[in-house]
Amino acid sequence: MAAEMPTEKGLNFHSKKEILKFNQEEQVAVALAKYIADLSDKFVNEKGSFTVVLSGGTLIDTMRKLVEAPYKDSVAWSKWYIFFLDERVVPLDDPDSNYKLAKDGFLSKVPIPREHIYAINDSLTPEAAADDYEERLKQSVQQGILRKSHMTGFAEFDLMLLGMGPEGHVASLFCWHFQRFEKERWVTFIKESPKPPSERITFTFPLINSALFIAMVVTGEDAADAVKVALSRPHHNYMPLPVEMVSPQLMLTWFLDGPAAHKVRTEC
Ligand SMILES: O=C(O)[C@H](O)[C@@H](O)[C@H](O)[C@H](O)COP(=O)(O)O
Repeated sequence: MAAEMPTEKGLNFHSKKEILKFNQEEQVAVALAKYIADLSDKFVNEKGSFTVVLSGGTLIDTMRKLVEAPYKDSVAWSKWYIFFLDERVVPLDDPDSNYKLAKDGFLSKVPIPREHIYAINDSLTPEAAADDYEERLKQSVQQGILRKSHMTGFAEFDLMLLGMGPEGHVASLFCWHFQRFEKERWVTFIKESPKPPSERITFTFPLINSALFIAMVVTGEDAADAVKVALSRPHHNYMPLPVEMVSPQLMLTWFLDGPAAHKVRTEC
């Protein structure tokens, strides 16, 4: 199913979309682990590395099967590079840090080289942390760790793993905040995030949509209304929810459990 998207810069792909619905969250976790491991194999075989972007929230827990057999020993972890889609501007050992969440639930359990993990500089202000992270992404392009997309001019990540808030936000791009309309920057900041903590940095939509594959991993009843809007209404002239602006270069795959998907018509 092709998603018709607005034609603004960075939002103009007609990416393919697939919607995978499972009754139980446990089944989402099983399918997500296989999906990630298969993409890792594909990219490592094709180009010798796999660049992955993580979100915060429940995503890390939903990735739990990836650190179990058979993947723990079969995935080429040494070829992985990890980036953060958004990050709370707090110390890296703070309970609110997405880095800490990812480290405790995932990164500490697999042998990804430490120098392949791009945490934010937690000693900076939000403005400076966003500048710093953007600069490090651009350096990674120069070093050949990330490719620059010929299509977009932005870094081209292999896989981004996204969650969605109950009102349809992704990353730290919220409905009534201007950051969602950023067209030039790769990384920006927000100081009044409606979801605490208030100070964050975040990838912008042009950078998000420069990814080759995006998995939208949404579980739980709280998300059901936004999932229904995102997957049921046609894309016309209206103000989309942030989640509706997600359109990677190749494929958007929704992973939904029963409670998150129950308001979506079955033919979607
Ligand atoms: O740091 C963050 O807050 C996130 O990156 C954010 O965008 C998250 O992915 C969604 O809010 C979904 O969170 P849940 O999975 O907890 O609902």
